[in-house]
Amino acid sequence: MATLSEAYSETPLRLQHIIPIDFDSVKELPQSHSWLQSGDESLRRMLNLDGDHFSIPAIDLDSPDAIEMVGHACKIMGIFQVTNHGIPLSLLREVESQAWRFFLLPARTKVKALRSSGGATGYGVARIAPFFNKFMWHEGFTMMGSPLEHAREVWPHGYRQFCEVMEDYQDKMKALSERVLAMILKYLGISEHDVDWPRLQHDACTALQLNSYPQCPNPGQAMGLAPHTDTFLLTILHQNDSAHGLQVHSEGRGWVPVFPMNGALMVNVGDMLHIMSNAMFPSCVHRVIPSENRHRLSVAYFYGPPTDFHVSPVHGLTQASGQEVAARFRSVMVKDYVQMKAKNLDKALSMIRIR
Ligand SMILES: C=C1C[C@]23C[C@H]1CC[C@H]2[C@@]12CCC[C@@](C)(C(=O)O1)[C@H]2[C@@H]3C(=O)O
Ligand SMILES: O=C(O)CCC(=O)C(=O)O
Ligand SMILES: [Fe+2]
Repeated sequence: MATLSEAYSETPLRLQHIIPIDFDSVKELPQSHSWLQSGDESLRRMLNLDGDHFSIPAIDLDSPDAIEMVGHACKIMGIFQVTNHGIPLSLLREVESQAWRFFLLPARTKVKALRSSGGATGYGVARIAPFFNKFMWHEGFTMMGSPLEHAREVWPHGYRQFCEVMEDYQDKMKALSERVLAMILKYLGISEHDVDWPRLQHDACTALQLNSYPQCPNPGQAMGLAPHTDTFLLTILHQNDSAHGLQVHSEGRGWVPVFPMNGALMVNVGDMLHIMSNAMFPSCVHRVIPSENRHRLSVAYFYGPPTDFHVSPVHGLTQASGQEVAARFRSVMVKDYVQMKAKNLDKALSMIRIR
């Protein structure tokens, strides 16, 4: 079976779409990073920084109503927060501190872990960069399993702790993803047998992404992470408590800021769950706006099915209550969808939509 990295190697990137700017050396926002066209105030207006924030429902995973609440939140916005998630606060702090340890290195050291042109792991700008004509105020570090190879390039002797923490975090995130996914399947009335649950868990495609958004000299004109939906089933996001910046797009309200709740984790629906739910769950569109006085850090874990798994609207849903409901997407293999997304970004979904 092909690995997730192999799926991405079909879409190699040019160096300019891998190497982040040296944030320490710039004192003003360069033109290349300014998303505001001269005379165009739209970005500023869109930012809605002082607008009212929308509170994303927080769900206690141990509560007896958790399944209903999770399902409802998936339907309404495709995003929710969870508490009593079982991830020790101490582990969240350790992941943060290892992430800081990496991002606070000088640019010349970080590039030692640079993602290769056809690679999927390591240091670099966001994979969606080639789709935009401006650069994002962002740098990331992507892992799929052990980060040993890249960590050793950066810290020939001090790599061990980074690896231990990141591996431990991925193990625990995998278990949490499976717990939440099992609740979602239950809500949808899908039996674990319908989706070959043991295989899904055994060969799941997963990735861990550390995101850094340094302090930005002109945040009103910059974009931390451009609007996107996540590709896989679920994303579990940890944000450091103090730094705002994540916004989700809501049909009625436009861009609404999402404030992190201490110790809670944010969960959002990705494209593949959108497909499996036959569009009952929106895959939430989100973006990040940088800040002038805070360096923001976030840690995103992506959970998806095996690369050779066929994603399609689940049978039970297209047959709801004895009535045929038309499937809105054709079946697509995970690795093909990953490649479609890498080549077409937000057009990928419409390529498999049937009505
Ligand atoms: C496993 C994944 C999921 C990826 C691609 C690959 C590694 C890094 C992930 C992100 C992280 C930053 C936003 C995003 C949109 C990006 O540019 O890189 C994500 C993308 C996706 O959800 O498609
Ligand atoms: O930094 C954030 O809050 C969001 C990160 C994100 O959307 C991603 O990694 O896909
Ligand atoms: Fe995302």
